[in-house]
Amino acid sequence: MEKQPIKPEFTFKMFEILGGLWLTGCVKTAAELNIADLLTSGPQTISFLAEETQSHEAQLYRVMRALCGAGIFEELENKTFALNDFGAALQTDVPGTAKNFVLTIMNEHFPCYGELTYAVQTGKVPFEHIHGKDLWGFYKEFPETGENFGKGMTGMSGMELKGIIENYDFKPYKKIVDIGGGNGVMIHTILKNAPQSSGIIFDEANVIEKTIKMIPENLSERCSVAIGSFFNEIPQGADLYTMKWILHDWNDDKCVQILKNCYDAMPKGAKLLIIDAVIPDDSLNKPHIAKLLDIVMLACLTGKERTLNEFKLIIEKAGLQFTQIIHIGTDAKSIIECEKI
Ligand SMILES: C[S@@+](CC[C@H](N)C(=O)[O-])C[C@H]1O[C@@H](n2cnc3c(N)ncnc32)[C@H](O)[C@@H]1O
Repeated sequence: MEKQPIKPEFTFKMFEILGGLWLTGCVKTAAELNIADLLTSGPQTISFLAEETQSHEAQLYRVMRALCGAGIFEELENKTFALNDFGAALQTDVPGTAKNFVLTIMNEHFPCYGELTYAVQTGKVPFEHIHGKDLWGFYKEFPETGENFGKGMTGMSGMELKGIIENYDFKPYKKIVDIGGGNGVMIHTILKNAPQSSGIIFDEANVIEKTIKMIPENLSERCSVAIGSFFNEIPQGADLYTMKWILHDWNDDKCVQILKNCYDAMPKGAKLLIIDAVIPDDSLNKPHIAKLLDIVMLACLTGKERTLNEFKLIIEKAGLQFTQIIHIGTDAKSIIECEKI
């Protein structure tokens, strides 16, 4: 059979796709060398940046030029560089920073993206094949890497916290439990907007030891922590439960187990908000960020990104009632509201 001739522009398109990988390498270097932080006080020459980061000037210039070509930082006259909004997303310890998540993806996750064929042909998880343990076990064994992952989650929450607060009224709820709440940034934001509510951040011990230190002083009366596994028992008796970026980490059976434990903890009439990306059911051929985030799940975890119908199946299996989906102005997340009736 004759093969289809290749059009040169599509050879070039493939070349551009690979460019995404090369560019991501440059983003990692900018994150590791704290370039964004060095530019916060104003534009700097490449020789200043090279000196401050103990780098070779000519090599660093090539990385910076490639980044500026993608809109990350701005190149001015005489090899001088300035911070712009895109580059600012790599600053250290600023709400909404992508820096830590970049380092997560480009360090411990990175080799897994070269092993997707292993996932596809064995149905197993490349991360476990490469590192010899699952992601959560890895973070327990390497606490500094785990701490960076936690900061990564906190930073990336910047994509959606405003949309969550603006599109869901948390004020009527007295007690809110955030399941797998990580370092707590979502509960902090919710409690600031719902002054009569109290909140509990529930996660594993290695995470909570950092979380407890991060509770803002003005919330210390209303925000507390609880340690445990959502596969065992979830704190009981709240009128609202939330879980953001949790179910996509796990396969359907594990999700049903987590949701059944939610069901057991919830009083009748209590609500559960599943906050995850949702792939539109009719999105054939259309790009959606969740279709790419799904590749992180394929490479690193047993989970997957789901369509609304797929969410409804696991919700029903756990005995909960789907009530509504709320779009929050970004494809990165939607709120799926469920109720125990
Ligand atoms: C992808 S992160 C999301 C964190 C946070 N909800 C957010 O959106 O930024 C998943 C969280 O689940 C927690 N986790 C993993 N296994 C858990 C378990 N068995 N019980 C409770 N929490 C768990 C992790 O420690 C981590 O904080």
